Amino acid sequence: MSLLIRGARLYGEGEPVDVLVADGVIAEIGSVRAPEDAEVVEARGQVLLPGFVDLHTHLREPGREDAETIETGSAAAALGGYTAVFAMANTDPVADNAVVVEHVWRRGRETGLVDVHPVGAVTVGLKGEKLAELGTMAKSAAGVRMFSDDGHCVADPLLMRRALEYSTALDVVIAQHAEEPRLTVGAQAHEGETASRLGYAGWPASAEESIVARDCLLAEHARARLHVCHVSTKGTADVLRWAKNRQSTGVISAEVTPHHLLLTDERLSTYDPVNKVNPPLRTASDAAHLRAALAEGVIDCVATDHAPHAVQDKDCEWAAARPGMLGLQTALSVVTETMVRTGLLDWRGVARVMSERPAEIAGLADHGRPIVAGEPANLTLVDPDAEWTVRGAELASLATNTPYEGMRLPGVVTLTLLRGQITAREGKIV
Ligand SMILES: NC(=O)N[C@@H](CC(=O)O)C(=O)O
Ligand SMILES: [Zn+2]
Ligand SMILES: [Zn+2]
Repeated sequence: MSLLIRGARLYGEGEPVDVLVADGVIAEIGSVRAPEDAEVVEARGQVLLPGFVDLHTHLREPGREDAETIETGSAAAALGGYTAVFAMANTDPVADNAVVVEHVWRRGRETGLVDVHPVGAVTVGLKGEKLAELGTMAKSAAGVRMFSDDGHCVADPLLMRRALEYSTALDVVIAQHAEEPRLTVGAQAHEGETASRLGYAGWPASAEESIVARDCLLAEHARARLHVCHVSTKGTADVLRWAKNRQSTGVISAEVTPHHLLLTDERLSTYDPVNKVNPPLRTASDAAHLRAALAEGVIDCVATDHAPHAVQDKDCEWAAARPGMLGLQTALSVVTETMVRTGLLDWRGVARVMSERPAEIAGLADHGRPIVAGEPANLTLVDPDAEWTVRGAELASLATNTPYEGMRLPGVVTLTLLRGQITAREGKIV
């Protein structure tokens, strides 16, 4: 079985070419005559990119299968152009041992729509008290490469230091949810004008920035690999720029979410908890600086922080609502809107921030690869000119908590291939 993608522009550059895929790899690129048995996809000049890699996804299985499952989350990922996702450890039970990470990994394989890589917890039960068995998870069948207590900060500096030191021997990454808990007690929104006006307790930028600065120094001294989750402030970008300039590159990496690139705390005046997220939506100035930092490479990549929540956890008063928003199916469009339409990134830049860098950070050998013959056919075809209107109820996720409801966004994923197999086509799972 082979597949011919006819007339695609690789990275949106140059003249359209044909890409023949056979046996899971890219067999030939150029002017290709379709083999007899080949399925043909007419790309009509659309943009062909390496399949996207999401370093930060919440799939909610095990424990909250009413909000999302590995199957529904995988479908959302494939429809969003992803070929690999990293499933965060804040499930119930927590993914802090080999049994749970192997379960998630196996369920991902059975579903087969996207490579699901479990993230292991840094501390037992995400409690921030004692280190989880990182080595056992790393050596399990799931081969865990990234550890995070996401949802919680590893706030104790001694514990964080130990985790970083331990991680070097395992050659894994520690991904930190940077939030100094003493500075965010009761916090509901970005500390600033909007929070004051609405009467919400503030989540100050310094709660993020102080942890990032601390962790960069801890990582540097431990010669460890630190990944900073969901960077949300200008100050954090400045700290990262400083830290990256001090030392050999590649030790510290960082991600920004699509929502922190596009949305601001001005949206909070509706009191709709769909806009509640951790870290909170910040100011327009923060968003502008985050876009610039992503274009510059100070922030390495885009990660969705896809956070599905059941209706009863979102459709309630602000303070009681869980933080988090859907992201997998809207990420490419938000990046197109904020980074491509603004001229900050070209499509090669999109390939870098959504596929190549995240694959490198996590050490994935078969994703984020160049589009050349012989490479695994993990590919995403994007119609850069098409637009669509987001409807939460039409997304593949079980939950519907998208902040983009009713928004018209550019950039449509028309085809996703995982090792040469079509996983999504024209908005449908295959
Ligand atoms: N981002 C969020 O607001 N929520 C995440 C946890 C997290 O990423 O910190 C969740 O698990 O729902
Ligand atoms: Zn987080
Ligand atoms: Zn998260």
